[in-house]
Amino acid sequence: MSLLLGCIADDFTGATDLCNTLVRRGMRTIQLIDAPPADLPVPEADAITIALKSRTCPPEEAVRLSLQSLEWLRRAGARQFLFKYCSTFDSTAKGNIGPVADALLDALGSDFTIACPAFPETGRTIYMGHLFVGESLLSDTHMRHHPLTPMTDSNLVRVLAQQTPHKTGLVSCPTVAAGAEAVRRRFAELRREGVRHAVPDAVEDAHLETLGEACADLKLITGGSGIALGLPANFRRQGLLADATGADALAAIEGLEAVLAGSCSAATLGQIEEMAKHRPAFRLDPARLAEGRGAADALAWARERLANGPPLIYASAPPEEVKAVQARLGREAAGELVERAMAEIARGLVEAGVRRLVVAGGETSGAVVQALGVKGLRIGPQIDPGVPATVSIGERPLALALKSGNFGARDFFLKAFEVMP
Ligand SMILES: Nc1ncnc2c1ncn2[C@@H]1O[C@H](COP(=O)(O)OP(=O)(O)O)[C@@H](O)[C@H]1O
Ligand SMILES: O=C(O)[C@@H](O)C(=O)COP(=O)(O)O
Repeated sequence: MSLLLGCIADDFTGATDLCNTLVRRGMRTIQLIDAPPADLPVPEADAITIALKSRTCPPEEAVRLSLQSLEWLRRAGARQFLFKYCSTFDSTAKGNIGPVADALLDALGSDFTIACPAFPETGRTIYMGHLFVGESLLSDTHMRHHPLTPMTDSNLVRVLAQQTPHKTGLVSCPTVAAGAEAVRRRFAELRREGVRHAVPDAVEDAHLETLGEACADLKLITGGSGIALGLPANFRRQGLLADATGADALAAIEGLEAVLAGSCSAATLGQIEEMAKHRPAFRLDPARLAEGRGAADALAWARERLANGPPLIYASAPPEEVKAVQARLGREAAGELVERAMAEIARGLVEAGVRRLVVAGGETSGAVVQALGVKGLRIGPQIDPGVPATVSIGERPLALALKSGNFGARDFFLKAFEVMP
């Protein structure tokens, strides 16, 4: 069967998260890194996600990359398109969610879409347009202090309105709970009012299934991985998708193991603390990196330990330390410095025989995967909600677990190696 769903994700771990949802719902899914060259042989799939690193770049660049990806997916035959961003709606003051969604709508000749980052399995719910993480409003969580995309407003209708010249509106919880037909009626009402981006409430998976059904005829859907829950059923209803089993099968990969963490999110800080109790851990100091040292030290340290099991190299630091570094170096510059170091270390680790690698952090994973020349990933079984095991496509395959900073249980890093093929 031919390609059904074409997805564009604004970061690498976000892309694997989305692919994880689709695979668990029986869609054979491939993740590609950046819009690939026309001649890249791509295995047959029901869904393809193109992973960009476009969450925090200038909006014009995010729009350019997203349109290029859309073009590739259209040529590959996709019938419907999904723009995936973070379940915590990570964006900068300039975008990039609004500008990219607008550009994709224009390119598809459409005038309406939804913006739904809800992912109840990981505690992200939307009520009356406000995004919650667990029991707290988004703006009361650690996301307030994110190194690149601090989120200080939980009202998504308002946040999105600042990123688009078009009208934004709400599909509230009672409407969603009333079912797909009620949602479609609300969509029609919003459209008549000139609304282009509707933020639907969703506090449980059943709401996402309803929304998926209501969006069957939308050319473009935008949101977190949760919004994909209801989409495979639409294709099945149309007789386009088989009840596939084994969508998550992966070939085994042998080799040395290592963990790299560049995320400063609360979940990752806990996972670092846990792994450091059991395995050697090396902390990268951004001040040393700024002096041109640090990455080589980390590599030399790791080479001596790899034979005895996975070591951990991390740059992650609590909010007050990150703030101090950013004050000295600048926010973007500090992030890039650490990402470049992680990329260099990842290359060195693979040269030293590492074939099984866990990476924590979306931007960090992007930098690492690009540095390793990975062109695409097959998606395997779930390690923890939102994070699947993957294997890179092409020569010299690597087993990779790309973890969103906020995801995973405390024991994620070592557990990942048990699930990776
Ligand atoms: N100690 C640190 N000081 C400043 N920035 C850091 C530090 N450690 C990591 N970073 C940067 O913080 C950013 C974290 O983003 P990311 O990797 O996407 O993690 P998450 O998935 O938690 O958002 C990266 O750009 C990373 O290079
Ligand atoms: O939707 C999510 O929460 C994740 O898929 C995601 O995009 C996380 O991004 P990072 O926290 O930057 O890894």
